[in-house]
Amino acid sequence: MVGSSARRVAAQQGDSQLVVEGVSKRFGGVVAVQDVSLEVPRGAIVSIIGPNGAGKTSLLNMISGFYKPDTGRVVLEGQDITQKKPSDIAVLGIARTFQNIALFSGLTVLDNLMLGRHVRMKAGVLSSVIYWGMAQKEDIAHREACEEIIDFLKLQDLRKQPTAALAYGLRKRVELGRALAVEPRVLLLDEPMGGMNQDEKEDMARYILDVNQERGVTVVLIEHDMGVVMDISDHVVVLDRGRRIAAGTPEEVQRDPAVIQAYLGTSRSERA
Ligand SMILES: Nc1ncnc2c1ncn2[C@@H]1O[C@H](COP(=O)(O)OP(=O)(O)OP(=O)(O)O)[C@@H](O)[C@H]1O
Repeated sequence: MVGSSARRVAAQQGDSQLVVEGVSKRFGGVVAVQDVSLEVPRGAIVSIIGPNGAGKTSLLNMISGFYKPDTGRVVLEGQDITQKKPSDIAVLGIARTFQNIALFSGLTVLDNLMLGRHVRMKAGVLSSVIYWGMAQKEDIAHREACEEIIDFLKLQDLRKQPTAALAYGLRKRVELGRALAVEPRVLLLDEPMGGMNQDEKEDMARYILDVNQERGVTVVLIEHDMGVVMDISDHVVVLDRGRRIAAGTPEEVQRDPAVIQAYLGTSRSERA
């Protein structure tokens, strides 16, 4: 399942689709992220790794607009999106999943995807009443788009099931589907394999590669499983205590003494 070197070279030669420039975020006395920069080439899979509390989720929250950085900026395809709302950023092409599954558990798989798509829907409640026919047509088109994603993720038999009834790994897959329903050009995944067993992890890694290769979506991924990170990433960025301590290919990062030290330090303090 190793990412092909041809794809890696193509990603490296491409332009930077997403640029994060010197972002910082402080919560009271805690500096969650300090002066972090990174560039995400179009078509790449970029992983953000680092020990617990390194600032990975805070960084993702700043890219997706959930946190406003204290310093720095976030640029998508040349457009400064730093101060934009999460829903506007979604419309501009960045979708995300959450570390803890954030589905509507009483709703079906299909309805969860339809809800994920609402940022793409033009017809509001009022216009739906006035232009009922138009809203109907739009609804059918959105439903078809969601059905296509359901087929892509092999969830056909579960489309009418409430998500609460699904196994954990399947709920994670539905969450991926809900993000895909936004039709993103950049997908942010916060620990998509967290809590999964090995088979579920392998399935999810395959879907992430398919999303990237078949649907042409750039992926930024937070993941703790080093095997997965090294297998599917074109580029890896390492954070420790809010700072970027290394960046490079998986091979480069694996050999980096600062990275080895950060992880050794963590396992020592966890043992203590
Ligand atoms: N909303 C918040 N309010 C206060 N402190 C926060 C908030 N969000 C994050 N932090 C703090 O910022 C630091 C970085 O947290 P963050 O969740 O970004 O790290 P992480 O690398 O994603 O960690 P993990 O791997 O454990 O998920 C931590 O000390 C955390 O407690």
